[in-house]
Amino acid sequence: METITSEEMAVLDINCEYFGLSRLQLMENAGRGLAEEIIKRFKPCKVVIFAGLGNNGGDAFVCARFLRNFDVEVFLLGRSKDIKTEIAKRNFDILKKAGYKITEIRDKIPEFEADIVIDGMLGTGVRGKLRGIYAKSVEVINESKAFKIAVDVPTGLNPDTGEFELCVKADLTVTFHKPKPGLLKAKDVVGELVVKDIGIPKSFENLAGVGDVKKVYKRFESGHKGVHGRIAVIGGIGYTGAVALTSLACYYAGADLVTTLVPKDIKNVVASFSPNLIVRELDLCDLSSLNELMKKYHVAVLGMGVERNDEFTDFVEEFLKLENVKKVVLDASAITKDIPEGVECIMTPHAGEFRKVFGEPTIENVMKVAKETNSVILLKGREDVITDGERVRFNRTGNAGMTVGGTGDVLAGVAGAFFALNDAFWSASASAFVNGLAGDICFEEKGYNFTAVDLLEKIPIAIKRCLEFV
Ligand SMILES: NC(=O)C1=CN([C@@H]2O[C@H](COP(=O)(O)OP(=O)(O)OC[C@H]3O[C@@H](n4cnc5c(N)ncnc54)[C@H](OP(=O)(O)O)[C@@H]3O)[C@@H](O)[C@H]2O)[C@@H](O)CC1
Ligand SMILES: Nc1ncnc2c1ncn2[C@@H]1O[C@H](COP(=O)(O)OP(=O)(O)O)[C@@H](O)[C@H]1O
Ligand SMILES: [K+]
Repeated sequence: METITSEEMAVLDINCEYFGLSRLQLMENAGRGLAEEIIKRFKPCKVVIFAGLGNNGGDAFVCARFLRNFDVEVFLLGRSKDIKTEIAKRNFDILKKAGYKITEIRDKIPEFEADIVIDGMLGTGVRGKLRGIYAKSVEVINESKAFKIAVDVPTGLNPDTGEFELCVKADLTVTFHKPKPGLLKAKDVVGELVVKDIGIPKSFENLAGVGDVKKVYKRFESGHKGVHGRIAVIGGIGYTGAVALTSLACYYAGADLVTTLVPKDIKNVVASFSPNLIVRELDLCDLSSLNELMKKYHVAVLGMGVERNDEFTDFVEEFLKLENVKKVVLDASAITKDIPEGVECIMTPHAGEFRKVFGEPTIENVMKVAKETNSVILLKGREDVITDGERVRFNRTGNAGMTVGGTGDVLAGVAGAFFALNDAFWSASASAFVNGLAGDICFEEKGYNFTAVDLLEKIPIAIKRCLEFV
């Protein structure tokens, strides 16, 4: 049975909202689906709902409305004013106005008789050990003779690993959209497992969205310089602008320090583009000092502004073998079949570059190559394809103005910055989304005729828009 982790579900949740399918609709569908399963199994009887303060509780509040002829009572684990989310609060208030019997529980759980207990306390939002009243409630529920139904996940179960200390021993677990992996590993506390569809279009699971960016973007309050990423950009053999675009894009996507390595003869030209640039001489033969340098860098981004030539191809092959090279973004002339074991790699070819090295850029072939090279491939185009050989994501941000030269250099820099603090797959997906969104912001202001420098300058705004989306 196909599963979805709680982290992937959280990304999907936000992306649904972004694509117009609100979380309120998802909650309504979840609660109704839960009620359907109860009505299928039981005649009207006494139901006690133990509700948490998050959306797991929210689902249970919706469910209460559909248990029309049942005698439903709600135990809220906390104060109603502490309910975490607007949609859960909204569904709570409806029950309040409708006159449902609701008891706010501080530390003592009232005696109760029930035929059914619904566990709407914690779902995929559970973190660590169960706090006070939650632990007590689990014990009381497990001691009761009622039929126990868990909403989405039995409270106390780690939805991804299936581990638990104290957990509701459910007779039935009604989960939503797809089971979380942990549910398949804990039969004795999950009981019968039913998966309810909540109306999420299948394609949404593979569509890059705001949720991807919120997942990868990190800012540490107490950060020392460099903690947000130290990137080495290597290229500029033949062209001077590309490496500058990539390097500045790293900064605009959150990196702290970027060093740009270019041949001696263009060092000053590149440095003159911006005071932000730290430009050093690239000596393709001096691999040992490059290895030293890479000790201090999270990611190396290679290949931009390089006319394909054998010397550089050989250099890339040797560079990838260096002991301190752990994460690389390979663009343009650096794209290669041979990625050594232990190097995490994002390759960012457009169709032409892919075809030259790997053959036809069909989805199947791109997945096959990603698998064979043990890398993530971000195949750029009107619709970007991101794959690690198993998973595939598509990115639809961007517009025809993006075909202007240099937009791929910007993308490589954004990918490098995200890669410093994340894995290759999500870094590639989020960077494709941000790059295209920045292009859409340019289009809003200028129409199609913007340049890669315009795109560069919109990267921070695109990221800000994503982070502000709730
Ligand atoms: N697409 C979807 O994803 C859909 C999801 N849906 C539903 O949303 C559920 C996820 O909701 P959620 O994110 O609000 O988290 P949830 O599990 O309700 O926890 C809430 C709060 O509990 C708290 N808390 C945490 N750990 C704790 C502990 N150990 N002991 C005590 N308290 C603890 C913690 O509070 P805090 O740490 O912030 O104080 C947290 O904020 C999901 O399971 C599904 O039912 C549906 O609507 C359908 C669509
Ligand atoms: N027609 C298009 N519509 C939308 N986005 C595009 C289009 N063409 C390219 N892009 C985007 O422009 C960026 C660079 O792609 P591309 O132009 O292929 O790279 P390069 O600049 O390296 O040639 C990528 O983010 C890609 O998604
Ligand atoms: K639950």
